[in-house]
Amino acid sequence: MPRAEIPGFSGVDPACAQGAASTGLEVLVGPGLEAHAGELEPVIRAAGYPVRSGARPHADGGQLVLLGLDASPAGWQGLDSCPAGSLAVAMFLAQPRPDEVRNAFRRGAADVLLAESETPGGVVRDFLEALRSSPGPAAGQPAGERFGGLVGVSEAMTEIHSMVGLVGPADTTVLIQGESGTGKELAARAIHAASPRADAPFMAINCGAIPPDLLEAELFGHAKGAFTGAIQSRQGRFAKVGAGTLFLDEIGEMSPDLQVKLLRVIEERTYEPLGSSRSVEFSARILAATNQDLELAVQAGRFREDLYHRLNVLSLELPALRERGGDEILYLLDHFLAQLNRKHGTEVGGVTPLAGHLLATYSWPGNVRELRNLVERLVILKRAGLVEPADLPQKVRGVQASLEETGSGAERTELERDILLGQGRDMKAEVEAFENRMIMQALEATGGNRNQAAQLLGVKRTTLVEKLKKRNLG
Ligand SMILES: Nc1ncnc2c1ncn2[C@@H]1O[C@H](COP(=O)(O)OP(=O)(O)OP(=O)(O)O)[C@@H](O)[C@H]1O
Repeated sequence: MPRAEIPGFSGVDPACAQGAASTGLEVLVGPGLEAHAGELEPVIRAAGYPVRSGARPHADGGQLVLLGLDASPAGWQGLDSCPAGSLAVAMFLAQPRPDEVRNAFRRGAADVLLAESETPGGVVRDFLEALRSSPGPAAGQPAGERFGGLVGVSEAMTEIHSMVGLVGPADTTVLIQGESGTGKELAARAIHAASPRADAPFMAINCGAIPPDLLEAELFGHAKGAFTGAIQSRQGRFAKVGAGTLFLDEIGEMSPDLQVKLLRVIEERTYEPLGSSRSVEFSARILAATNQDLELAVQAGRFREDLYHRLNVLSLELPALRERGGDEILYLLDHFLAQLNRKHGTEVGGVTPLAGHLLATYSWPGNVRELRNLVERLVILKRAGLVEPADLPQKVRGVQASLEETGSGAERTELERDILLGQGRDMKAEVEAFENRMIMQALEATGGNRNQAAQLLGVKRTTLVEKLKKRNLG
């Protein structure tokens, strides 16, 4: 099936796809495809889906909305207004440019199809067939939502999506590693959702946030009189989670004593509640996460090697946000803007090119959590319009903010000199960053018109376009 290729995206995610296919959602032959409705409707019906044609999807979702993207704006507008809870699938009716494909994904398409001929029926038939046979969890998810909300379009995240699809059904322990805020809990939830245990509970417990004694009682439960104050018996998480998934966050913080006990539970699949000699069957799946280097902790004697190997049967390493590239940051930014505008009833439309550039090049030490928190702050404070550089915190504006805020004259020159004399210099990177700033300012000043921006900068349009492409600024 012809499917649009963009680096780091391999097509509709199984979670969305399976959700649509397994529940037999209605397919809407939507905006931009009016002229093809006669050809598409029988194809869709033959694939086993109820079908309807029209420009307006159901406001409450529950549809797979096919949109036609060509020179006319109808399909693009349809993509923008596709309601949450529907799966938007965009079809280019003529060969698209790569930036148009990327744009379609950014604007919420769950997949993009290429109908190179005048007859898109075959492409739609192949797509619906692939949808039926795609693996993954059943879930009617909003357009653009991937793997239980673990969204991303970078190569690294596409790999994570495939891994989730693979390890989900495997029913082994999985160790999820990554810096704080990279989405480890979300990945654990996605694995659970992709597993045969999806209908049973998912429970998360932060091993670093609870003192060791309490953690033991919390996990194992206790019998009446097990310790002072245990006036009645109480079930622990091992029991409450049943045949579901228990997510042990910050496993590196678990005390050595408890590590021994946990290893026994995993190996023998039984445990005794505190103060009881009654053996209880343990039937849950364990997923664990850490933001420490657990191998180092093993070498340092802080973490048991046998437990490490038991947990690490399969592993998932979530990359830091700064390693995923500017495109991913901007994609997540759009995703959170849409999500948080909905939550707060606000209408922040996006960011200016320069603000986008600053966000895309900031280092995000708090990873996706930091980005989400910032977007939430921005929508609450701004309420509508476009986010400008001045709306961003100083740490994101970086050198530019320091220069702006230092005023003019000698003071400013001194700061510039300090910056220039700073440590860890990399002339190429600095020249590039300086150029990038000029480019983004020129684009901002010309409302994104590349011809005019190139003129302003005194370079050829092709030079500008090449730099935009090479540096992912487009
Ligand atoms: N890929 C993603 N797509 C959408 N939201 C994400 C993504 N990754 C993280 N988030 C959001 O970022 C926040 C932090 O995610 P999460 O709690 O899963 O991170 P974590 O790695 O488990 O953090 P910690 O190590 O501090 O426990 C949550 O609000 C989560 O919804």
